[in-house]
Amino acid sequence: MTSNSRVVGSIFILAGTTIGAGMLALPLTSAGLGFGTSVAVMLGIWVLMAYTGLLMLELHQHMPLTTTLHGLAGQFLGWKGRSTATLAMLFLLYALCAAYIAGGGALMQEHLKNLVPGLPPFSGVLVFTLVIGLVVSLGTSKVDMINRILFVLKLITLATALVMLTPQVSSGYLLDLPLEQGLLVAALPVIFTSFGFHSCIPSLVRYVNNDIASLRKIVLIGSSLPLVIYIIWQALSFGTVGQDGLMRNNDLPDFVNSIAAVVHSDWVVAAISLFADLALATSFLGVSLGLFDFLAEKFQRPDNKRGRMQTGLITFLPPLVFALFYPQGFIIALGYAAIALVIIAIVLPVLMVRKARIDYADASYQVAGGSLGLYLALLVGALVIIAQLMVAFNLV
Ligand SMILES: N[C@@H](Cc1ccccc1)C(=O)O
Repeated sequence: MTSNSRVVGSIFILAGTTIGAGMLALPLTSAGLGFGTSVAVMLGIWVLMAYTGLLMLELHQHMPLTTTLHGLAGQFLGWKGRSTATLAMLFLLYALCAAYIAGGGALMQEHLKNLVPGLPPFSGVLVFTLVIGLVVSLGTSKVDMINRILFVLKLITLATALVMLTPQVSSGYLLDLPLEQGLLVAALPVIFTSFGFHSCIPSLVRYVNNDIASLRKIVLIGSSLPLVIYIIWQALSFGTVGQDGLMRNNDLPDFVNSIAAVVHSDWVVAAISLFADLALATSFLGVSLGLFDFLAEKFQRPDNKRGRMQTGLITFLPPLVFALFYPQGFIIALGYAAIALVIIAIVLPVLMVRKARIDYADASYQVAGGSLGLYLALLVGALVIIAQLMVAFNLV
């Protein structure tokens, strides 16, 4: 039996991985959908992501404890699967880092502007990347320590913001209907990314000793927490700023400012702006640490000062260059992350499970839904990719 505290800890790790920059992007991208439709889409995506999370558990039951995603793909799908998993993971991590730097840089710029007027527009992006880059290059134990403190602060500011915003909600705003159907296409990839957590499953499998009953609980509860928080968050954003107000926001600082314009309370604004900073910082720390270790291993950079500096450069330079060229690239990069996430969280697990159900026909755990479930998941994955390509080629 696995100890209860590890299960609880794992639920928070999973929820913490999920709740990040994607949440901040939700009110921005789904504004045109209206509250009701956006919640319906979120429910559907949550079911899909919890289902594929369970599929990954089904796969891990056949494998040794320390198996990674590439290990799984190599075992069930051969070298092609293995390299697809590696490439998709690399793309996902770089895209997420690019989003965090663009979003975090924009917020940092707002803070810096108030302190030192007249700074060049790229200062925020540079300062934000430098601070996080330095922490990550110091090593995992430092990141773990700082991340824990920031994570607790993130929860406190989120709770504060939620409680203080509630009285400001006008329920009429929540009944707004979608402005145009095409807006669903634009919102789908970002909503999808915001429910992603699958990269943390292999570590959790190891942490609770591959105990399937605990792992099912972790995936189901850990993914429901973000769902509940996202629904409250959407209700508060739509309810205070309104659909029209949200539609006018182009980036994160706009969003924070538009809440500030409605609520007239310095405390609420401070809590929300601090929450946004922390959500970006904790996501960025977690994801860039993953990318850092991944690259250090791939390029076999040694764990000394020189080696870590080289790894730091290949980790942070590409997303930094992206953010400098696309200062408003927060939403764009989250959309591209969706393409890689479809591969990691849907396509690979479905293909592997199809193989595993033949190879291990008498397995003790099999996710409900049969082949129909697998095909439906693939179908939605295809829709997410098509939606993102339409966004990329300006077809919506
Ligand atoms: N859901 C995370 C992004 C993410 C996707 C996939 C894996 C890990 C993290 C966010 O909103 O920021």
